[in-house]
Amino acid sequence: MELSTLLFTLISVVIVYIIFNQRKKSQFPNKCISLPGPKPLPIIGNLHQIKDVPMQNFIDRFSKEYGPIFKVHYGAETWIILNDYEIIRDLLVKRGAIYSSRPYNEAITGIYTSGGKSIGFSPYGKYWRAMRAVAHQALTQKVVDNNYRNIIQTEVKDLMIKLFNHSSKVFDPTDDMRSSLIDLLATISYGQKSEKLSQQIKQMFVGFAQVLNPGNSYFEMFPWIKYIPFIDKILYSYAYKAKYLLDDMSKQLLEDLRQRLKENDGEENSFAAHVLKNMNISTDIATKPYEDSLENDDDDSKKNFVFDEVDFMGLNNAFLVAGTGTTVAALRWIWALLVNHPEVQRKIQKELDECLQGNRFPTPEDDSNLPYLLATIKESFRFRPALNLLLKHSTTKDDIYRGYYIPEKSVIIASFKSAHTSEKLFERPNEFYPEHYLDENGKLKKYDELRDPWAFGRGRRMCVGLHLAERNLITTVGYVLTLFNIENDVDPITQKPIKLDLNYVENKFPKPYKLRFVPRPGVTIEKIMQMK
Ligand code: HEM
Repeated sequence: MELSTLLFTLISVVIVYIIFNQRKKSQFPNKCISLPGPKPLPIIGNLHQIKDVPMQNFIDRFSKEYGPIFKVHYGAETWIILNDYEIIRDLLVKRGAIYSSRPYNEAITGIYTSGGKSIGFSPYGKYWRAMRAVAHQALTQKVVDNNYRNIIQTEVKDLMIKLFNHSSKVFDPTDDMRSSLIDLLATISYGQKSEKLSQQIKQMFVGFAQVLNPGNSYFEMFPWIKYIPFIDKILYSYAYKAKYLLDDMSKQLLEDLRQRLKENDGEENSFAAHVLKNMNISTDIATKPYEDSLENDDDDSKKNFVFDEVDFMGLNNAFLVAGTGTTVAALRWIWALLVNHPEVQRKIQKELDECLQGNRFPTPEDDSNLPYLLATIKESFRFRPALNLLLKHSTTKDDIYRGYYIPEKSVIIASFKSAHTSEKLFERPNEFYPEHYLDENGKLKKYDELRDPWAFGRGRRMCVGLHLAERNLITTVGYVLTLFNIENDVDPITQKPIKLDLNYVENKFPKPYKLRFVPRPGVTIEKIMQMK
């Protein structure tokens, strides 16, 4: 391309950008003020200040200057940042009807989820409500504690055997935990597990992580590039590859499931089997839900909602994708906190021993006798959440909040760090202190919208797998501390424990991450096998 043509193109782009921006400003409603935020540069916005920086870092930095609600420009996309728990509650909970959608993203919505056919990434509307209702039915506390109890107990017990087989040596248990969770969630959602499936699922996670990475959001950062022919195939080849992988795996799983149900007369407790038996699954793939495919929102329409195969497998996959990394991350922090706090381990073990007498594992019915264990899990989420951020939300119509104009389709990024570190809400915000969640009689405090961990979100898009996640965590921590003491590596010279570095960097874990699971007195492999 000649220099003059290049210059002409660049100047035209800048002019169009300026006109477009002017038009947006002139659409501002009366008496509203624009959200504060760092001044954007033409075309790149604030990318030079925020790209490749951990989100919470730039949120903290800009919050000092612009306050707890401000905007930044991720290229052409405007992000509204909420860095205060009362603001998050006001918008995501009290104005949930406006703030519960998901932004359109080419990689996630357009390609990976075939136009938003996914519970986690569909826009707020009738399609999402129908998907959410099906997921909710499968994940209530009651269903988790009744239908999935055996699966959870079997998988967690298998994990105990793996931990025992490390013979008290130091190691990083992350891989064992991840494999165990994949088996658990695959059994719950698809009704099967295998080494091959586990490998496929791990590959699927790698693809999904790339799809989620905001750094790959080319069309959102620079919308005009989408007009370049075939550019999507080049820029988004990773998203297409991830989707093919997912489609292949899903088709095979669905075929296997249909075959099994034929062979065993429909006897199967998995979520997929339940849906397949009770709902109409169409082989015709419906059009994009991003435009909202359900005509009406009344009870009859909901009952007659036809799931197609893509919706169905998307829901199963969502359980795995949403449930594995998050639960592994939570467990990694729980072990790190417990290994550095043996006094907390001893208190939990005392409670477990009194309740179980050392000859069985805890069940959901024991919860009321294990308040310290439950409080410790909550406190881990508060003190060291893997992330301080929710998934991106977006608005379904214009809104005015505290005089600020928030247009329709704004991308909302909510960080709940201010809740977890609040001196107003917590006696010792900077300490790991499970007592934060116990009352004066040592009982678990009642749910409190502000003080309870925010890691599962709030409002209508709150994590639908919350009860399953909590049950997995309570069961895993309960089983581990019934059988093992978690110990640090020992310095060969001083013979002193090498404490893990608990300094908090978002989405990172203590490094090196090495622990030992030392069987408690009397614990043998035979005993583990026999225990129920
Ligand atoms: C410790 C474990 C977990 C954590 C910390 C966690 C956290 C979250 C968060 C923060 C969100 C987004 C909330 C928002 O956007 O406002 C979410 C959404 C979701 N989670 Fe979880 N989650 C966990 C486990 C699970 C499990 C086990 C499942 C399913 C089996 C699951 C299924 C989902 C789904 C389907 C959504 C999307 C909900 C929607 O958009 O309507 N999660 N989760």
